[in-house]
Amino acid sequence: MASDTAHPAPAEPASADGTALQVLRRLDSGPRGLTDTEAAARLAAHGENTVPGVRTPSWPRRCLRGVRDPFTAVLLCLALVSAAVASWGTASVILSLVAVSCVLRATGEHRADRSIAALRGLVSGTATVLRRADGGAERAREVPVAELVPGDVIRLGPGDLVPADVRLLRARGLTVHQGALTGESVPVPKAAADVPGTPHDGPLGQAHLCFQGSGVATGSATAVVVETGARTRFAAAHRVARPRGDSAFDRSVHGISWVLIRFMLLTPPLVLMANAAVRGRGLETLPFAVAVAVGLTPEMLPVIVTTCLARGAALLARHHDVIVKRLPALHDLGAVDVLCVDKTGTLTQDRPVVARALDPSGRDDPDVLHWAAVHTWWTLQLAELPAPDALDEAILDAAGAVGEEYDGVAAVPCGPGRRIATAVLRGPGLGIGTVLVKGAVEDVLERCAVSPGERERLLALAAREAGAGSRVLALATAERPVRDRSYGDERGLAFRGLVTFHDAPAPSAAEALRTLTGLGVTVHVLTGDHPATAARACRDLGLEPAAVRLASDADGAVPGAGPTVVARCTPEDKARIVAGLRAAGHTVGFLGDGVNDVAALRAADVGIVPRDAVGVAREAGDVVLGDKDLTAIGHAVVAGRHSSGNIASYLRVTLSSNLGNVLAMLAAGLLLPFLPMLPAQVLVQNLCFDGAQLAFALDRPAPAVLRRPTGLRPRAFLRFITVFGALNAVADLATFAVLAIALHGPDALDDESVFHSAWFTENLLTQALVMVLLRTGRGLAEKRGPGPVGKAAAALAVIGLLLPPTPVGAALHMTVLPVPYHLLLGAVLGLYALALVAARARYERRHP
Ligand SMILES: Nc1ncnc2c1ncn2[C@@H]1O[C@H](COP(=O)(O)OP(=O)(O)OP(=O)(O)O)[C@@H](O)[C@H]1O
Ligand SMILES: [Mg+2]
Repeated sequence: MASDTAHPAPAEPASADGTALQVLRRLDSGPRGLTDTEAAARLAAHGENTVPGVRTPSWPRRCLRGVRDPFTAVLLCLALVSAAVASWGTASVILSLVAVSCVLRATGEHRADRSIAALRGLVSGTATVLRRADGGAERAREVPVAELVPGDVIRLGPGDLVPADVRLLRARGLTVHQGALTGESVPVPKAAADVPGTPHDGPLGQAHLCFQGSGVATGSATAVVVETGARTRFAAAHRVARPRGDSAFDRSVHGISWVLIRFMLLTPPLVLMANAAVRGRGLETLPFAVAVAVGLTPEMLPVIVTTCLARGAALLARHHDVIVKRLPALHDLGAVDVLCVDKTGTLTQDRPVVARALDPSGRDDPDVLHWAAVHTWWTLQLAELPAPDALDEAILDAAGAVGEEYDGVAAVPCGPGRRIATAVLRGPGLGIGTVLVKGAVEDVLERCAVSPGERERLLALAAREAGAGSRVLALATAERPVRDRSYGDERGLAFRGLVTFHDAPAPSAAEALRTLTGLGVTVHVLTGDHPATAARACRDLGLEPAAVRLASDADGAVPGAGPTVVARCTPEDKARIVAGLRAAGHTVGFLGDGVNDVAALRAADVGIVPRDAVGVAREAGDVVLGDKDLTAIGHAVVAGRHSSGNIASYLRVTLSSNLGNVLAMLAAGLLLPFLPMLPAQVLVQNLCFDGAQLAFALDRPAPAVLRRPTGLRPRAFLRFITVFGALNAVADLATFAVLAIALHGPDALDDESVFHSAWFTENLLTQALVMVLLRTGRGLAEKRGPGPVGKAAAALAVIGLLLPPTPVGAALHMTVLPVPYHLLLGAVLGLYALALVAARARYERRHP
């Protein structure tokens, strides 16, 4: 969606200047946030915190946008050429075609935009806000983002989308992705400093401000809302769409379009030359040459594409609670042959419970759990994370109340790419100060003073627990003077033990994996967890991994042919693996729900997120699943195949019969002393085709289409249309011969109106045949009621037979055809149908 509206940039948010205290005072708020009454009053005064959608473009603008479509542009050029040689008939025919396609397309897009906007609204999230009842104590609660008001005090944690423009009050290790506003791809550090340094690049560079539309990469913060709704920077910049590379869909459609456009541009000069060489004609054949080029255009392509995808998306939303945020993503879903998933929260429920706490020798040791809990409690207190992560929650649940007797000095939580969390404490019985480190076993051991032999033994102990399906965290400690501030990079720790967790598999995961495998999609698991834990989780779900690798291994980036587990992935590893798979020619989907999945979601052809994914992940995804029900992915893939199957049917039918007509026109142009078709007849014929082909948007492709990934592969396509286009041209030429025989002798072809009527009838009848016989994946063997395509084809045939003798036919300079012609035409069509079926069977044998 382009930015179609230019909102005046809001004045500098004056209320964000000054110290945190000054800002709070100016906003008439305090560190404890607002009361419910204040918030309600402000909501009424300021309005909802929603970015006003991109204003729906006006109709003329929409139609103008259609002109940017390459086919429309070429058609308009051809119209100009015709007008230049004063061939008004041809020019107006072309303009009518363009008008019809633009209006239909604009209608379709309008409808699609509206429903997509409504669907996007469904997935907007919540923010953690401090509010209190009048006289009561403040409480952090989840409030819909739309209900935020200036003065609200909010908490931000990793993965949160910044819900409004805010002034930081406190921040720890906070880095923020501002890419949606600035386009920069690395997170920038933010801090709550009261004396902000000189901004190096305008207000966006100010460290104490965060802006709506950015996402928290690491760290945490408390902040006061300064601006909401239309007054935010984000609304001003209006960069709703993020730039992204060509999707699989764009690549195929562009590939096919450009080959056709090259043909279209080559055709007129070729026709002119052929006519000059064979018939000695000059520029007077130009209008005809242009008409031939026009005949090649699939002018309904944008209409069919939009309608197929929008319909598919609407059905998915209605029946399976799946929301497609970007229409072409539905096509890409149909083409997905590799799906990468993260483990935690996707294949498993991410509701871990502590199973055991072990000392280094492997014996149960409640002390380990106690210290893990003390560490966790103080990390949460000091880092002010809005919510503990699932592992931390499990530890606190298992250990009960702990920690108050000590004094927390500092904490560095874990984050994307950082698999340990550190807390520094002092207090009764703790000596000069204690550093506690908890995290992934390898990462903790790296920082421990242990002999290589002992390290191997401890790794094996952890691997044994992981192999039984548990998630494993290690704990290590050290005594340090609290003034020693090297917390982020601890060394020489003492290893204290392991805490293991059970995380039950997600209920629908096994079935979803089975369905996907059945649909020909290979599933790889890319996880930050231990390889043994991940491998076991896969097996428990009935997915036997063909390989288990570490992301740091040399070949970690290349999952094999079968399902592969790549463990200990950083967020960058996940994205790199996805990009590698795409480069190897796969169409890749990525399913994940965490901050560590965002880069991969962006790198994939289709990013899929569950609805309860963190804000930044939901923003990065193209497809949002309803509940935790993973089987919806299978339905979404099938819906994608359904839509692209119909688009493929349209393209096959249209392009092959267009090509056939063009070849026949060329031949007829050389054989006949008059134009093989009048401009008005070209128009009526094309309109009939266009109308009938809309039926493809409503079609239900054969089950065979839904069983395999459906890409629109330009090369296979062009081969197909060459073969069937040639066949179509042969049928046309046979019709010319039949016409000559039916009317006794070659002179018969001198009667213009007879030729025009005969060819019109034949064209519509062959088109009807082709529609029925060349639909994607539909063999003759399958007998079902006449779907929409069958009915449209029948209507086309009836028009073809009945139009010439009517007054409309007369107005188009057509005439009644003799009975022998119809009989012979019947024979030609019968043969053509047989040839089509045979050629199709042959083609399918060769290109299974
Ligand atoms: N609260 C925590 N405290 C300490 N270490 C943690 C904590 N949370 C996670 N870790 C460590 O960091 C590792 C990586 O976590 P990350 O979030 O990248 O992936 P994950 O949740 O294990 O798996 P997935 O990538 O499948 O979601 C975890 O496996 C764990 O060892
Ligand atoms: Mg996860």
